[in-house]
Amino acid sequence: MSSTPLPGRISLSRFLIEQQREKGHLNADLRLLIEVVARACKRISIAVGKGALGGALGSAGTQNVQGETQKKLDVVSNELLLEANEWGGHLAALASEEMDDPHPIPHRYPKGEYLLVFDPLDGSSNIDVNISVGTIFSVLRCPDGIKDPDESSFLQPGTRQVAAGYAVYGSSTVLVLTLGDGVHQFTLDREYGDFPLTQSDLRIPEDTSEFAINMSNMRHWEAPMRRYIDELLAGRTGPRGRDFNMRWVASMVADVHRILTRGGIFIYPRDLKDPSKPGKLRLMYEANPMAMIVEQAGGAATTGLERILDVQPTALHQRVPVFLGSKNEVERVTAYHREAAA
Ligand SMILES: O=P(O)(O)OC[C@H]1O[C@](O)(COP(=O)(O)O)[C@@H](O)[C@@H]1O
Ligand SMILES: [Mg+2]
Ligand SMILES: [Mg+2]
Repeated sequence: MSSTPLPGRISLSRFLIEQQREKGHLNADLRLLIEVVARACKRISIAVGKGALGGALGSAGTQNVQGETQKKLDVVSNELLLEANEWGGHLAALASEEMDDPHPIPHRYPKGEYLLVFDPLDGSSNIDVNISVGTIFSVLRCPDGIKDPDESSFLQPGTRQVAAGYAVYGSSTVLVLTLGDGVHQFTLDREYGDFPLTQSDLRIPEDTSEFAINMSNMRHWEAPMRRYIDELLAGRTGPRGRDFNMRWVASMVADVHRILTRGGIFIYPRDLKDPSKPGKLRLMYEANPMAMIVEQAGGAATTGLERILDVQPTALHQRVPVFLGSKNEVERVTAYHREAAA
């Protein structure tokens, strides 16, 4: 891992105040927003950590707008983020994977200038089997003059994000954050209940020998995707001349965190299983925040054809193909797709 272990203990609050004071990267409202999201993640970490003791495992018996069965913890996490963020005065509206439409700030509370969009619990298929899950969030500015934001207010390209982050609820709980000036990692100290800074300026190595993809979809892949993976699987006997290893947690947060930590490429391509779907992962609250973090750490993130952060969103829950991680691998697989599309 290439980053800077830091002497002494700098809490998330102090880190944000210093970013505000010394670098002017954020104002008081954005600082409050991030602290409130971190506090909600701490509460989600506790709920997830209770496992069967908390009575929140299993299905909620309801479906979200994507037609997916919601897990109880999907709903609990969504509620925790809503409750924490509604009354602080830093937001104009919120949107979530688990809610069809944007959630307006109730009239009894003051409104702020930011929009928060999030995946309250990522990796839902892993909740009941005690594998790492997480929360992903993205922060945008509310367009000027908009008093009652609706879906169109959120449809801004990822380049407009002012902050992005994720929490992983694994053996430890970590929060990874970017304000557009590098990527920083905080680890939840369960004794003190705060998030001290544990790594700053995380960098993703440009080359890697590790890839992450759900191989069971292989027969549905398009030709450039097959070509790229066939070459990796051929290893030193093939055109790449070296061996590659595979990992797939099936929690995007955990797979991406591994890449932030030691490099790699994460892929969820478009496939022909359902040609009407341009991919599985959602642009606004999975691909965009992760793309901002990965790029800020020196990696790359594309749809196979274009930079994810340049995609003009057309719907709150739209899906995109995702290729992200170590720069040279992302550029290679993107070149294969562009060649095939030419
Ligand atoms: O089940 P598959 O096809 O491997 O897909 C796994 C992917 O789906 C996701 O679980 C989708 O996210 P949600 O759990 O938030 O719906 C990603 O975290 C993960 O990368
Ligand atoms: Mg998700
Ligand atoms: Mg989710």
